[in-house]
Amino acid sequence: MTTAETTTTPALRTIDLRGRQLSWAELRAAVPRQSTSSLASAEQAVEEIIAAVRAEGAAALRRYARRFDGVEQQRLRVDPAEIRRAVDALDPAVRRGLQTAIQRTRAFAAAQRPADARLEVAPGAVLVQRWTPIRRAGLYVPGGLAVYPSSVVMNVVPAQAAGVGSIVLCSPPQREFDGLPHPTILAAAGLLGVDEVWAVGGAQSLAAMAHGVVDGEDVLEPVDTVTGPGNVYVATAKRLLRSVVGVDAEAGTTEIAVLADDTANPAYVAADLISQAEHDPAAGSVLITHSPALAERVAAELAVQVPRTRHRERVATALSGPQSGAVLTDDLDASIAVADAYAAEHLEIHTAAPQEVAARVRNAGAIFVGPYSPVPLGDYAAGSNHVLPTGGTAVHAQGLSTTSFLKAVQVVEYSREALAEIGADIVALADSEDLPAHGAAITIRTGG
Ligand SMILES: NC(=O)c1ccc[n+]([C@@H]2O[C@H](COP(=O)([O-])OP(=O)(O)OC[C@H]3O[C@@H](n4cnc5c(N)ncnc54)[C@H](O)[C@@H]3O)[C@@H](O)[C@H]2O)c1
Ligand SMILES: N[C@H](CO)Cc1c[nH]c[nH+]1
Ligand SMILES: [Zn+2]
Repeated sequence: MTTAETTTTPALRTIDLRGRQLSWAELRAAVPRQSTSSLASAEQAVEEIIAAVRAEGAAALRRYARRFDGVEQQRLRVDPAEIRRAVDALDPAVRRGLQTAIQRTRAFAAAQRPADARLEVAPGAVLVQRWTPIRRAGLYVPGGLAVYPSSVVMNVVPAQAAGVGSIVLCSPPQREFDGLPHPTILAAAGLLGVDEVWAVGGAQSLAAMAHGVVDGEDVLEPVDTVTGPGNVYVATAKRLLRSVVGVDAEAGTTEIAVLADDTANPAYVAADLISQAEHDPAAGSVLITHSPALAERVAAELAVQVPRTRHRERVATALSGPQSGAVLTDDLDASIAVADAYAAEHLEIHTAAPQEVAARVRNAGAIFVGPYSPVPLGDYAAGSNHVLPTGGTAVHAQGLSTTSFLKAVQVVEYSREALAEIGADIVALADSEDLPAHGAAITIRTGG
């Protein structure tokens, strides 16, 4: 066997849960995950980066661009003329693809806008929940191992659908493009009418957007929320900046879980596992099945398909890491329980009656139902959003949507009569908390 064959022969390790009755906590611990030591070392690095950006501002951004992106930067903010140039130079097929993605994502984003709620809870007692857009949003678009114009669409479209008035976009400077973000990223921003783009990447860009930065005449005003996907450094920065700025979800290193039975097409399953593994050597690809025969057929397909794929070394690393594996279960119910515990960023369902299975799943960033809904469809142009929670956070978090850029304000208006009608109840509750001044603020209006 040659070295090349060794490095690209994938080995999905088997996690055999058959015959084991595991509690929820045990299941959460048994599913494949990123190693905790790699997450801890990223956290340490990101803490230092955030502190440096706060202390040194633009000088720290330039230093990190030199260190991580190999770029010596002049201006950090992209001249709007560069954005217009990128739109003009856009390849027609890519332009068409972006326009399709924008159109479908925009249609679904508009459908996601929630209605205000109004209730007269008693005569003269009016409650309103009013949705308002966030003032200014900072959007991250990755550009390291790969570049992500599609993430421009996924960030900007829901922000615009929510009515966000001020948008700034950050993406890593690219050495081969004179320290600008990738031209297709600039073009996607231009197609969407975004003109504030900064060539800043990684954790440092999140810190810059959260705290603000002055670079000569250019000022990056602080934002009220940051959103967007990225690698472990980006996701860690979002977690650490949560007390300073709003964040969507930890949309970190990509994961896919495929829940399959013996009706699944193993070639499709293998292709989909590989498709997400090509993002990052730390990406997670997980097969969940109660069919050992299917697991074997998928392994055989991986052995054929991985050596043929362009990023085979990255893929093979991802597939053989602790974050990937084939989980064997006793039956379909157990597979669904594993999928819920894993809480995948993307969950594909390849079973008989996949809609019924999908309806029973509680935890996933997005669910892809049946053999003709592979994850790459959602990555680009299904109309759904590809910025999705990772690392098991889908038990409480959700993908980016229009509501990520909205917040609800509750508005209360009672008449004098409505206040008097409920006054004694409030005074009793205030007294029970030994906060009599609260009660007094009622009785000064209503007497009694
Ligand atoms: N969950 C989601 O919604 C989603 C969507 C798309 C992509 N992704 C993920 O986004 C990631 C994109 O990663 P990428 O690397 O291509 O681009 P990226 O823009 O996320 O990361 C590149 C940046 O990482 C920083 N960096 C690199 N090495 C570093 C180090 N040692 N210490 C500190 N910072 C460092 C640099 O600033 C660099 O500019 C992938 O992991 C992919 O799986 C996730
Ligand atoms: N699969 C990624 C989300 O984890 C999104 C993406 C963009 N481009 C290709 N894929
Ligand atoms: Zn993808």
